[in-house]
Amino acid sequence: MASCLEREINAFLWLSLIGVTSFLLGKLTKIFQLWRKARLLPGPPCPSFYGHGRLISSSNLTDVLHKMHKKYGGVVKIWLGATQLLVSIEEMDLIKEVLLKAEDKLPLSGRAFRLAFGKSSLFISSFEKVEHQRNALEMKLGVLLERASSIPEQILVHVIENAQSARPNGAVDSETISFYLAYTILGATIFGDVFLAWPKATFFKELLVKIAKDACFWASYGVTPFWKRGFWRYRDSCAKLKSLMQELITECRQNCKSRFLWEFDAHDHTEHEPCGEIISLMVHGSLTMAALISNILTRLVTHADIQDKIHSEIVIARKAGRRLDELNFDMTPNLLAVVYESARLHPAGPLLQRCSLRHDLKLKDGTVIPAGAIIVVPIQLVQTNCSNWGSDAVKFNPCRFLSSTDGRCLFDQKDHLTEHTSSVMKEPNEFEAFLPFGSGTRACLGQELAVFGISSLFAALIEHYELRPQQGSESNPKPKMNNCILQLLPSPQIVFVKRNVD
Ligand code: HEM
Repeated sequence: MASCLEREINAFLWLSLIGVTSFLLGKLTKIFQLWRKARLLPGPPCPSFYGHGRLISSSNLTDVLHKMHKKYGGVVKIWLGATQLLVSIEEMDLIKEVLLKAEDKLPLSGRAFRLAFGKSSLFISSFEKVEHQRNALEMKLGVLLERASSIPEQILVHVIENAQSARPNGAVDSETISFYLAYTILGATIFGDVFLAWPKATFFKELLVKIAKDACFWASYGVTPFWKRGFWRYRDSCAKLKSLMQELITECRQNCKSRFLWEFDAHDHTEHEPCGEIISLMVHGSLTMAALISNILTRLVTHADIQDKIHSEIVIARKAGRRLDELNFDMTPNLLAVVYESARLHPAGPLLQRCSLRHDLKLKDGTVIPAGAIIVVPIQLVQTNCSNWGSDAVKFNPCRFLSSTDGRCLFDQKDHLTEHTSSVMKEPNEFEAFLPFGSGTRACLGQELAVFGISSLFAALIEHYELRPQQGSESNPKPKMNNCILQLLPSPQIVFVKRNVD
């Protein structure tokens, strides 16, 4: 009897040993295959077991990639660690192909992210997981387009006036006001008037910003750090944020105002939580829109001539009997051109990140990118590259997005607009190297919403205010990374001078 038991235990141990060994051998084979395939890609050799990971930070990654592409060409590999390969693609011919074929995002499936954004976040999952979600969301966002361009202008004026009255010299910090404006536009677009009257909107905003920052920090732990007190506080904040979001959703549904939220139920898959999904949309949308609004504000305060041009467009549109909330923007091509040019020069993030989790990616020029490699497109480089945009690629020139029927744009030596005639807007997505909203299978679903919302915001702002830099504030700011978003620094102080509007 005893020997029978012993034999069973032995058999079990042998089977376990064989199982674990074959699992480890499988892993090792994958690593060898990755190394073998990566050898064929151009790029510097791995300096140590830790790769280049220790030499590169998010703030200098674009510079490093710039140097490497210059040395090795349009496709470059960098080892971030012994098993983590990054492949950067700068060659225009290959970028579109990669963005179509590399459908996955590097999954960040840690508990820290799930706490804040639900089980399957759109932004960090494989294509297989989010395909259904993306299709449903595309329809739902389409419903919101009209509302994005009709946020009551009194609200925006109210936000500006509140911010100005809180500052003794009346100047407002561009970064702070941009986030407030982006958050207000997005919230009002998704939740309607209920959001504008919601007494907890400010508290919700502060919690959202805090969690957006903390989620990245706690997710950087390989093992969920249950032993840290800060992690438990973060967990409580996530629960608070979700309960506030639930409260807002319920209130909106009771008021029957938000078709968007009803549509959420109608098309939903049972697997993910609408609450987490809306929170992740609010975080992504508010941060990216705020970065673009801040860039535009900075450009406008330093280009009073362009501001005047847009103001006259708006006055003409008004005189033609077009109300601002009905503007189709065909009468304000200069405004749209400023929005797109600002997005080109300083995209919200310096890189597009993709990945092909299951299969190697075979490109038409014969390049093979191994499955699991982190693929990046350095859009900040691509969007300021002279071979894509001409010799003035690094200059702010909104006219590149305009085609003037009988005239031209002329700038004087100080970059001020001296002459301009009637123009029409070119289709920005026809510029191959214009990628601030990505492209292909995982392209941004909020591009139209963001552009409509931001354009109507600036139409209302410029109609009511002249934007001036505060004396002594930095007029030529440099880009920097903040919360994974590329921003201009230092953020200029802006004075909003009220215009006489009839
Ligand atoms: C100026 C504002 C915005 C910018 C610059 C921006 C930029 C981006 C970028 C670069 C991507 C990744 C694209 C890729 O990998 O090809 C993305 C993805 C996405 N964005 Fe935006 N975005 C903005 C606003 C919004 C807004 C307002 C929403 C919705 C409310 C939104 C929803 C999404 C969604 C759903 C995805 C795709 C997720 C996926 O499939 O991985 N975005 N956005």
